Amino acid sequence: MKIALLGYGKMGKTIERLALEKGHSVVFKSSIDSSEGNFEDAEVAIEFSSPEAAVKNISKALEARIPVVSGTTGWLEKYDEMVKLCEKRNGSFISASNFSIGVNLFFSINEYAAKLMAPWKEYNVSVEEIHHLEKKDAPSGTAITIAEGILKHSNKKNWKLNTSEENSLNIIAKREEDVKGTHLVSYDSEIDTISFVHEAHSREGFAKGAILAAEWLKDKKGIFTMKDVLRIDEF
Ligand SMILES: NC(=O)C1=CN([C@@H]2O[C@H](COP(=O)(O)OP(=O)(O)OC[C@H]3O[C@@H](n4cnc5c(N)ncnc54)[C@H](OP(=O)(O)O)[C@@H]3O)[C@@H](O)[C@H]2O)C=CC1
Ligand SMILES: O=C(O)C1=N[C@H](C(=O)O)C[C@H](O)C1
Repeated sequence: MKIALLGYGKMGKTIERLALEKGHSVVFKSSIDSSEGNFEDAEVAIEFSSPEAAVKNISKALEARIPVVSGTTGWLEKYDEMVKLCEKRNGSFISASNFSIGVNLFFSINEYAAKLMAPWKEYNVSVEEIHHLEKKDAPSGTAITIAEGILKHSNKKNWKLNTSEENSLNIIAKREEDVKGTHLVSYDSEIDTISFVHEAHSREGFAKGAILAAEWLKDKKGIFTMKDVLRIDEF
């Protein structure tokens, strides 16, 4: 598979290493001010850049009719715009807040737990995420997906960052040196706490999942999610 890497930072470089090990080739890569290779040669684009660059990068791939896998977080207010463009160009598009298999299983565990806990009003649910100091967005895209999963089954109205409002689901975002990505869901009562956590040990899980998504998407048309790739049923 011939890959274009749109964004060649921590994730772009990890994806390149693992993709080459799998026998794929990288025909194009771009950063803020530089690019190398020939974009038109790519069979699929994998986009991990920044909230400011994501829409431009995804549009560039869709306009060129190159299937695009996007992992960038913090730009999702423009998601519907990208879906429309994908439909207009009869293209192929997957965006996910987290491509790791473990986190996608965690999303389902989280929804199951939310449904189970819904009648037990003595428990207050909260979400905590911890990431490295360079992360630009807060809360993390993964924490937002987790919160949306909880809100499907809860009587809380919305999620908010660092809130004590009873009607809002509190997301706590912490930044610490070199943390790859930790997400914790807690149900607290006066009597006890139930919590479950996903901790990424490296960026390899995100990168492997993005390559898997690219292999899966390459010859398909439409807009998909990681649940389609991993064949995980919706709750
Ligand atoms: N969905 C998932 O599974 C995961 C998502 N992410 C998300 O992916 C994104 C990238 O993460 P990461 O690789 O760690 O970040 P880095 O900061 O290490 O890399 C970002 C890359 O994007 C480039 N870039 C930044 N701004 C622009 C711009 N305006 N135009 C063109 N290129 C730009 C940077 O260029 P330069 O090198 O010149 O600075 C760099 O190459 C983040 O949004 C993060 O939250 C991260 C891990 C997993
Ligand atoms: O910026 C990161 O590093 C990560 N970002 C994603 C997010 O915002 O959820 C996924 C992962 O947690 C790493």
